[in-house]
Amino acid sequence: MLRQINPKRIVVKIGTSSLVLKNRKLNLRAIARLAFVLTDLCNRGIQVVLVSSGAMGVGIGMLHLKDRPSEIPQQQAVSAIGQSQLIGIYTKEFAEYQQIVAQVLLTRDVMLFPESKRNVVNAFKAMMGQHIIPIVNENDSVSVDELDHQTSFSDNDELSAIVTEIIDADLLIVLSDIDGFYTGNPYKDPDAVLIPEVHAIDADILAYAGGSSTQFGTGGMTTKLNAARRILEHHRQMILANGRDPEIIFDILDGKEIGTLFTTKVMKARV
Ligand SMILES: Nc1ncnc2c1ncn2[C@@H]1O[C@H](COP(=O)(O)OP(=O)(O)O)[C@@H](O)[C@H]1O
Ligand SMILES: N[C@@H](CCC(=O)OP(=O)(O)O)C(=O)O
Repeated sequence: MLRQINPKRIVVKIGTSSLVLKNRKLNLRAIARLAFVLTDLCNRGIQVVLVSSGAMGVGIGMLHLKDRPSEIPQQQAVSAIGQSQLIGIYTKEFAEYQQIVAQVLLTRDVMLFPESKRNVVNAFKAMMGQHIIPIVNENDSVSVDELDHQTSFSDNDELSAIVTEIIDADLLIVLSDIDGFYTGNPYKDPDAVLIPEVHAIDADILAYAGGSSTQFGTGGMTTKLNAARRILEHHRQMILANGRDPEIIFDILDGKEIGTLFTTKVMKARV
């Protein structure tokens, strides 16, 4: 059975676990494939926004650090270093296909002030209208929560759901290091089975979600479910799938039953 997925505008979120190898080097193959796939979608008239994590992971690799630094200013510095490296590689890979990309770094306070939010939305529209692919990340080097000023998103899963909402996209594709949402963390529970479709984020679903098993992933499934809840509240769709080979996006858009689909709609089969 094929899913009915016909989006005009999509957000693709890729996590650190799909961009940085276990040895802390860049997963260049994933970035190159992503550039190819997203450019092809753009060429076919689908508007695309990429939300990419990885600044911290790439920065850690570049500086040959063992781990994420514990001090906030150091984390901010590492992230700033990694982000510029990451966007440089994206720019080069997309240029292979004459695809222009643009860097958008956001903080939560921008979303809280209606005028700032309007300006961001206008910027996204201007870019997408010119077939430019915005590459979004949190502005890690400035977003630190203070007592009366909340500037950080909980993570990029939440950020990608917010971007989906404000640019009025139909579909959010979350690429991670796992095939979808399971009845438990498959790295810890060998009996966990994949759930192909979720219609509501209820207590049973929440109970299945665990944290990240990788060194640089931040939220694990809990933050992905928070993102899914936001997506369902606004009657949009989210698919969680494995980002090992970003060409999986073609299969997703062809309606193949891949990963976990979060939707309030009851899917009808396409013949
Ligand atoms: N119920 C579950 N289903 C699938 N994965 C789960 C589940 N609970 C916890 N996880 C963990 O969540 C991880 C993905 O989240 P994370 O490491 O934050 O990835 P990313 O960097 O892509 O955001 C998986 O690798 C897995 O270890
Ligand atoms: N802004 C951070 C992303 C944090 C985050 O949410 O990471 P992930 O769980 O890998 O999507 C970075 O670029 O390192």
